[in-house]
Amino acid sequence: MKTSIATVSISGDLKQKLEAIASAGFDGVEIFENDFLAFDESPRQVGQMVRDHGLEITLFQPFRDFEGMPEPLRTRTFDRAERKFDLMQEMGTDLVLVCSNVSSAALGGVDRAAADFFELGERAAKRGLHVGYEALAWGRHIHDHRDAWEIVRRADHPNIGLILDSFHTLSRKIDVNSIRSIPKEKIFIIQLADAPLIDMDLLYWSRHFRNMPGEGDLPVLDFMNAVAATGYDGYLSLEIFNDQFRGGSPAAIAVDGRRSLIYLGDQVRRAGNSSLTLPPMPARAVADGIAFVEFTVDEAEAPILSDRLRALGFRHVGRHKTKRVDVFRQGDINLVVNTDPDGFAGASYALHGQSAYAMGLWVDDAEAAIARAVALGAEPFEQPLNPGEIEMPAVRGVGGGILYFLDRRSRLARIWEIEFDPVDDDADLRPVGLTRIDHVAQTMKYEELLTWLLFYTAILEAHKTPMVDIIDPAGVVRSQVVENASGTLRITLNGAENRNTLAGHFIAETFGSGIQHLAFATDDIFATAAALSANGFDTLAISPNYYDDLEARFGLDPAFTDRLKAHNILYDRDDHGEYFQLYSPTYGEGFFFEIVQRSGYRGYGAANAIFRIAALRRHLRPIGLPKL
Ligand SMILES: O=C(O)c1ccc(O)c(O)c1
Ligand SMILES: [Mg+2]
Repeated sequence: MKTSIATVSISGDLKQKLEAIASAGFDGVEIFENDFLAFDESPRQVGQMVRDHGLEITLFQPFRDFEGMPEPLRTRTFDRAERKFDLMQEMGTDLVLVCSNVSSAALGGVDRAAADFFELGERAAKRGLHVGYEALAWGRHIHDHRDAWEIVRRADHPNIGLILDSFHTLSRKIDVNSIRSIPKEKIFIIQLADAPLIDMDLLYWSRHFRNMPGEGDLPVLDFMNAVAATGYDGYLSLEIFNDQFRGGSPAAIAVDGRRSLIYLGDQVRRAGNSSLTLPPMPARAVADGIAFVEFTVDEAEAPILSDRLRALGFRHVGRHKTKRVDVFRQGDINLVVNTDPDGFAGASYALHGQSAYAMGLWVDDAEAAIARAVALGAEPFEQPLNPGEIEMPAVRGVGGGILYFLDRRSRLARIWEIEFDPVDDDADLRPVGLTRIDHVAQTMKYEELLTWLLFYTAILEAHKTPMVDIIDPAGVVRSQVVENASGTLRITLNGAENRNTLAGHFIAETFGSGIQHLAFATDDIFATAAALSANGFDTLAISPNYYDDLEARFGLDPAFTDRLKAHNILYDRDDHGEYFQLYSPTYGEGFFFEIVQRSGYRGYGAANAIFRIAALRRHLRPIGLPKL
């Protein structure tokens, strides 16, 4: 499987784009005409620059408003084509993309268009060039790949072929099975893009909101399976018009792009289409819960954090044999407190201050999980081991933090016994009924949200939920969840658009993205609330006005509402069940804990977010946050 990406997909000048594309591992690049026109070097020099990066020019594009023109426009259009052929030969590419005509001057007619393409084919053949025809979803006469194919078929010229672009086909909901019967040698290249489902004008949607396969909501895999059924084994080329990507980091966008193609290729292969050749990699890892979350903290702050964990009912149960690392436990939850000034934890502390900088995931096979992650371009993480320590496979995750993989089939299952000495200094501490981690919430800049959605869903057997807008008094935070079918994996990703929101403040003041809150599950939130109160743990105070509205909204029994109110418990309900939420205040720059009880409920209490965010904000240091 050969991968390519259009220069329009990423930010920077042509040189920066090529560097990013080459270092992400692409084989080829589509030269978008505007990127060339805005660049000062000659076609020959540009071609050399591409080849010096070890890349091939997969095509030059777009050539617009070609077919079906009346004279004298027709002659001018052919002259224009000859000029572009000159340029292509100097640059060193043999394929040009002609997109369907959008001009009001264009005349319709399949045979007229076919005749134009035949003539263009004759001219291209003289120079050893090829022309691929693409139906734009908003083309004047041709806006369906089936019609474009009919024109190519009737042109019946070896130098004229079809270009399929998943966006144009899928945005119009055209049946992808119509692709299966197209002869593969007539498909000159495949362009791929996904997009979020938004009801808007096709052209505007295409030019501003495309994203990488797997990042949006279009059935790109169905499209690719149909393409693969033809036996097509040429380039898969990304063509992503996206406002955010245009302003993003060229390197990061290129890495995401390549990851999206490898993941897509892997899915196509697993669907039984063997025409795509790509290196083997294990299947997506089956996650089975969060094994631990690790905090980095300095010696002075450690007792404060430890006391807070004890008030939440966590017992100190282990001390690392060789490092200044302690483990606190309740139910299946393991919280690790690392005060070691050396190593990555110490470096992380120096950069971000106290933070939950690492987490461990239970998976079916940790070695396979890391192999897959690395095959998908994740950055492996290793640090020197002390004698007796187990090597735990890991990659760099959100905000440069660490994502460890553990499984129950290897020695990793006994990590606590092998690396830790048991301690029993909290024998009389009362647990509060926390059983497991319900979800881990990671906060990042909005621009990074798609990166991490793709990262998790490509590596782990999980899906993403639709985007929800969380209203903060100071702006919007967009939230999407990565979760598995069994509910043992739930990671909420929150993308902050500005630094005035609670999420934005957290990123700005801790110098980066990371885990902002941990939600623990309980089977009885009222009992947990009572136990917390007995432990002297202060929960986040919720406005009394919230409860009046809640009672009216759900028709709740006033006695029940009073119980919720007495314990600052938030409530929600969906078609599947009920949800209860309880919060800690924020600590430091906005980290907090949540406790939830869910009975079948599938969401995360989005309806309550505005109220608890308003309450959480009151606990922040005022610095950096505008007074509202
Ligand atoms: O938006 C456009 O005009 C445009 C141009 C060329 C393409 O390949 C495409 O998919 C869209
Ligand atoms: Mg296209």
